[in-house]
Amino acid sequence: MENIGNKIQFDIYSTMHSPDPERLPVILEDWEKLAREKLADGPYYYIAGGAGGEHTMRENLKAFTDVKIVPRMLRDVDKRDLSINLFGDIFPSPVLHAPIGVQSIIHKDGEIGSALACAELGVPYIASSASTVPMEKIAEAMGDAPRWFQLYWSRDPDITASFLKRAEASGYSAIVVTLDTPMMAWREYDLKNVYLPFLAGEGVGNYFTDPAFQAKLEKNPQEDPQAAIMHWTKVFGNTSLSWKDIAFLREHTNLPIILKGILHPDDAKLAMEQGVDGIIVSNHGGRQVDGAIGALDALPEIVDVVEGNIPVLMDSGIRRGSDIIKAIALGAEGVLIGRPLMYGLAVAGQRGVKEVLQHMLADLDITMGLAGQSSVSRLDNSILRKSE
Ligand SMILES: Cc1cc2nc3c(=O)[nH]c(=O)nc-3n(C[C@H](O)[C@H](O)[C@H](O)COP(=O)(O)O)c2cc1C
Ligand SMILES: CCCCCCC(=O)C(=O)O
Repeated sequence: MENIGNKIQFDIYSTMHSPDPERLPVILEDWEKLAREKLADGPYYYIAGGAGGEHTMRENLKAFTDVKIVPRMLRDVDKRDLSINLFGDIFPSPVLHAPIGVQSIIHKDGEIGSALACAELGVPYIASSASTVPMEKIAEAMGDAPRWFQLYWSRDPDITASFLKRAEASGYSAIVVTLDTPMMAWREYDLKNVYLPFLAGEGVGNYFTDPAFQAKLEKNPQEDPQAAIMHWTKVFGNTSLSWKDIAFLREHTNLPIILKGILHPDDAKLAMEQGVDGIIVSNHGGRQVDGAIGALDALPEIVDVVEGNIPVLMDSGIRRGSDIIKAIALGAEGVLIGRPLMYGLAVAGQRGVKEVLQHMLADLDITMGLAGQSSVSRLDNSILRKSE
């Protein structure tokens, strides 16, 4: 992905004399505005909304604004390298597609559209347990393109074991275990709109096709979808888990295990004690604990306790290339992009996701060069200042 920024910038300017009538937005906020125009209240607020009073959602963005980049000059940035190495795989950039469930509520392309956009760019796609399309179908569409599977750890251990087995069998190369959502948070917009897509049979594709899930039903989900949905509400999450249970995951998969939703340095230590392979610093985009610390604010202390022993990734609030630089310079090895890609999907399906990703990578490449940095893997906090 050498100098992707200059190429994309040139492609855009070169349309000066032949404007594209199908032109999509460049300004990130315009994607969200267009998504708002296209979507009904239920699906729009499901994506855009957060928990409680959305304090943490705002805090995520503020945390990035409070950190400033101090550019360096005359450092030969002619060739820039955005690539990273994670768990032995080289990826073209430090960007991954965050796990996002129920994408069918915003565009018919849904998860397959997002996964294909990622495949076109070599961006790893993290398929959610709460996808409408089952993991095998996403894998089939992606061919050899990089993909990880995100596990929602079910109350039924047979389902959890089955998901891990299916993910491994269909070519996912890592398991992201999301710890911050053992149950749905207090999401005021969804409650106001009386909108929970799972109850309408969206986002349950992995469960309805799962042999362990089906085994506990009297009729198969096609015959009696309501009974299957009711069963899903009982088994989806597991509020009784504790750190010792990580051993269960290790027994059921040989893939790298990455814990998502870590915000406290003591939890990062516990994760390492349990022998996990990586962690993702995240507050789920402010969708779970309102009042939680901004994810970028949590990152440095976690990086300190991890001491480079396992990779630390982060998400929650990444909106532009400069945000990626800040997260990496503070010690993240990669970042996950969430809502911006969903606005792209809502507006223009697969093409929208691809375009949002391309613009973000172009912005990253150009901003890095202008800041005097030629390699993502050599970014460090010497180029940052925190404003009080
Ligand atoms: C509509 C929506 C659905 C999500 N679904 C999942 C999911 O299924 N699994 C998961 O681990 N995280 C899920 N997340 C959280 C994202 O993976 C990520 O942590 C979050 O979007 C980051 O915040 P940001 O989008 O504001 O940057 C979801 C987020 C959104 C917006
Ligand atoms: C019952 C909770 C399901 C949540 C699955 C999707 C998700 O993670 C989200 O943030 O929304």
